[in-house]
Amino acid sequence: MTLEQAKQVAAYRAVDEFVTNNCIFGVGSGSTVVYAVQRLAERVDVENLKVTCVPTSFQAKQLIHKYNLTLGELDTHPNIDVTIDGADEVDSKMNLIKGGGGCLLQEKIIASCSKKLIVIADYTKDSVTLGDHYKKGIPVEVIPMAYVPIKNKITTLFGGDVKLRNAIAKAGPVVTDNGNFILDWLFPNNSFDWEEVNTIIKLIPGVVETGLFINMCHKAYFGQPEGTVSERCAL
Ligand SMILES: O=C[C@H](O)[C@H](O)[C@H](O)COP(=O)(O)O
Repeated sequence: MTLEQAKQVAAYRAVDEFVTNNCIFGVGSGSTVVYAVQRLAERVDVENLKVTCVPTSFQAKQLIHKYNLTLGELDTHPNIDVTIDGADEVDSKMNLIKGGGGCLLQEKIIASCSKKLIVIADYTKDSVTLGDHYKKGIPVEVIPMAYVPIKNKITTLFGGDVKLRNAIAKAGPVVTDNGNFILDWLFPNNSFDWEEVNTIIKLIPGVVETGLFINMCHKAYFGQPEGTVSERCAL
């Protein structure tokens, strides 16, 4: 089974277990979520479900349009029943690193408005501690004019290295859906109290949001190499 198939089985399982008629559904971002939207579209079609979809990114909005799903927004649907989203890493305490694809801010806002945040991922995202597998660091979305002082403050406070994320098909930095930059903090060890780290980084002026999702995830599904799906629930 390929990694893509592992993502797909996790996504299908989550949509089948958590999407119900008349629900308000938060649509996450990234490559795994594509399978969740495909499965949702199938179920809406076959079961005639009524589901309103609130996107977490421009990509998610495009997916909602592509599959002819009903688009909602926080102005009209501020209380979301369930959000299904991907993650770059999930630790044994259900802390997440998100934002590898640059979409963390709207994802965290939507997750904070959701009764349940469900993560879907392939088996490579399943870790004991953050940093075991994901080596690209913790994404931090920042106001562009402040990226240098924020970079310096994070390394002074916690060590490691901080890199401004560069775009691939564009010269210069990645610009998020919100017009901001992304810093990736390559933390020096994995013995941090992530809740404390998250709070301290968020208090640096110019930081908009971090990719640390602490105490937000209700359940995670990991597609396995042999085609099964393992689950982890929050305590
Ligand atoms: O910025 C991107 C999001 O946080 C994604 O949900 C995360 O990077 C996981 O993406 P993928 O499903 O492509 O591994």
